[in-house]
Amino acid sequence: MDARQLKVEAARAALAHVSDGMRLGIGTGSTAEEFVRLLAEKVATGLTIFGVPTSERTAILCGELGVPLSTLEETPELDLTIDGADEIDPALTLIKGGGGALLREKIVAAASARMIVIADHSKMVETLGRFPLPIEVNQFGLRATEIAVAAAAGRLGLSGPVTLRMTGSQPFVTDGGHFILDASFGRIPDTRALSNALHAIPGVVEHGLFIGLASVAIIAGSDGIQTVHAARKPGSSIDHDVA
Ligand SMILES: O=C(CO)[C@H](O)[C@H](O)COP(=O)(O)O
Repeated sequence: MDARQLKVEAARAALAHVSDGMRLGIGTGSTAEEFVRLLAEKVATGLTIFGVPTSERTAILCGELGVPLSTLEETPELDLTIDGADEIDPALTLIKGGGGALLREKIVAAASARMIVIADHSKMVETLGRFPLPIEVNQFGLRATEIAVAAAAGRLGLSGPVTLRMTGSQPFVTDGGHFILDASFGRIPDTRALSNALHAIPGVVEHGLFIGLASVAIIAGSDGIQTVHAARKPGSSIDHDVA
């Protein structure tokens, strides 16, 4: 199975969790787009849901494929969000934001009763940080924020390049009008400490560590689908089922 087929299989397994009448958060990225395509097929045959997209890119695709949309203003409480991730650890802490949508993705996930993350097996890691951590920052004071991010990481024993994400010769601008810093700190043993340290910096709008948001990960590999459930309480075990 090639990489695209694995994404399709993860998306198909997630679709089984969608039922009539649901208010859905709909993620961003190539895996989430496979989910939108399958969801659109179900809508065409009578499934009645509506979705809140996590990016303009996802909103456009949903519009093209006929997936009914709402906004978080109209529908501030959602039943389920289905989204991809850049990295997933065994506790279902995620790195997200490779597609630049982390702020809306986090707001939508936090407004949802449940979040299911879908991915191919290459996204699973023991410790997050192989993928550079996206940090969404205000355009004002960019250099000062870069310095503060590096200093905050340094206090936690983390270091590495912090680079401004570019699109060609221009900085990448998020749907919210912000910039993204990609921080290559290497492995992040204490995600909570880094999250707190980044949130304490005024120029940081949000970061791509998703802690305690995903309840289930559906991981596609050549040997099938693995469903990983987050531990319900800190310290309790994490279940791994292979279907
Ligand atoms: O966080 C994201 C976008 O901001 C995506 O979910 C993440 O980048 C994964 O994308 P893909 O499914 O294309 O690998």
